[in-house]
Amino acid sequence: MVERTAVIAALDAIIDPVSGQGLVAAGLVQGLVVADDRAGFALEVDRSQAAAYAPVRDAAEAALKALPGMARVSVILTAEAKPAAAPRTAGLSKAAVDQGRAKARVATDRPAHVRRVLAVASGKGGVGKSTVALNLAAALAARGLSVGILDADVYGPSLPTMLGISGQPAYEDGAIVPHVAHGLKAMSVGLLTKMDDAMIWRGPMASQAITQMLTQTRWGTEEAPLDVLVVDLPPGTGDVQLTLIQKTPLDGAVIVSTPQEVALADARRAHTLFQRVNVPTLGLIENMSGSVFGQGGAKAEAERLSIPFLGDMPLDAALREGGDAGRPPVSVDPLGDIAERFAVIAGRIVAALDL
Ligand SMILES: Nc1ncnc2c1ncn2[C@@H]1O[C@H](COP(=O)(O)OP(=O)(O)OP(=O)(O)O)[C@@H](O)[C@H]1O
Repeated sequence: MVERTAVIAALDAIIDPVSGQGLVAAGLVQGLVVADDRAGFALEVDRSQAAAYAPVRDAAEAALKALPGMARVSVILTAEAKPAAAPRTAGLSKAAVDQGRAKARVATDRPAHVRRVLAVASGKGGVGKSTVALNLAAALAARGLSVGILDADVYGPSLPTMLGISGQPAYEDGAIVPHVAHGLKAMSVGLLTKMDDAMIWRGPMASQAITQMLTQTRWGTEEAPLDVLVVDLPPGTGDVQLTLIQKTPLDGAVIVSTPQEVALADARRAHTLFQRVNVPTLGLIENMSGSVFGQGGAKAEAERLSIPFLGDMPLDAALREGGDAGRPPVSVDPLGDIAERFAVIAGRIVAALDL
C-alpha cells in the first residue's frame, strides 16, 4: 500500500526545469491516481515544450517506481495548449501586450479536418472489438478512403501490437504526428505510456487522455481531410464509456458481439447507452460466429432492437494470428474470405455515414 503523500513528496522532489519548482507545486501533475501498489498521472505541459519534458517524465516514473511497495507506474506526457504567459514588458500598454499574446485555444472535442467519427463498441470485453475495429478500418481504407484509427481502449490498448507499431509519436508544430501503418493513421494510449504498465486510469483521466489524442493528433489537413476516424472504445457500458461518448463527437457507432446470449444482453446495453446520447447505432456485427458461442444470435438481436445487422465474422485463426503479428488480414490478404466479409460491412458503413 503506497501512501498518496509519499507519491506527492517524490514528485515534488523533481524540479520542473521551466519554473524551478517541484512538479506538484508547478501544477504539472494532473489526475493523480494512487491505488494500492499503483500510481499514475498526466504530466501536463505546454505543447511547444512536450519534447523537452520527456526526461522529466522518465525521472518522475523512476522516482515513483523506487518507492517501497510500488509495483506499477504510468505517466502520460500530455501537451495541453496553455495561453502564453504575459511577456515581461517595460511601459507597453495592456492592449499592446494583449496583441502579442497567443490566443487561448477554443476548447472543442471535434477533431479538426476529420469528416466522420465512427465508434466501435462492445458491451463486454474479449469479444474481438479491437480486431473488428482495425480490420474494418482497413476495409474502409481499401475503398480509397483516408482512414485513421484511435485506440481509446485505455484498459488494454492493443492497437500497437495489432498494427506492429511502437515508440512515442513525434510532436510537430504543436500536434501529435500519428504513426502510419498499413495505410492507416494510428494513435493509441499505448504509445503514450509504457506498453507493459497496467492501465489504471479512472474516469476523468481516461477521458482527458482520449480527448487529447482525438483533438491534438494531426489526423488530416485542410487540403487532405481524413474521411473517417474509427474509435476503438473501451469495452463495457460504465461511466467511463458514458463520459467518453458524451464528450466525443460521434457520427455513428457499431456494436460488436459474439452470438452468445450474455454477450447479446451486453450489446443491448451498449445500444441503450448510444441512444441516451443520441448517437445512431449503425448496426451490430457478430464476431466469432459459428464457434462454441453459436451462430445467428446477433442477427436476431439486431431485428429485436430494430437496428441493422451488418455482418458476421467466423472464428478464424488468421484473425488471431494476424493480430498478434501486426498484420491485419484485410490488409495482407485483401482477396481472402475475411477481407471480403469486412468489405461488405464497410460498404454498409459508407452508405450509413454518407461517405
Ligand atoms: N473472429 C476471430 N477469430 C479468431 N480470433 C479472434 C477473432 N476475433 C478476435 N479474435 C482474437 O480474440 C482475442 C480478443 O480480441 P480483441 O482484443 O480484438 O477483443 P476485444 O473485445 O477488443 O478485447 P478487450 O475487450 O479486452 O479490449 C485476440 O487474441 C484476437 O486475436
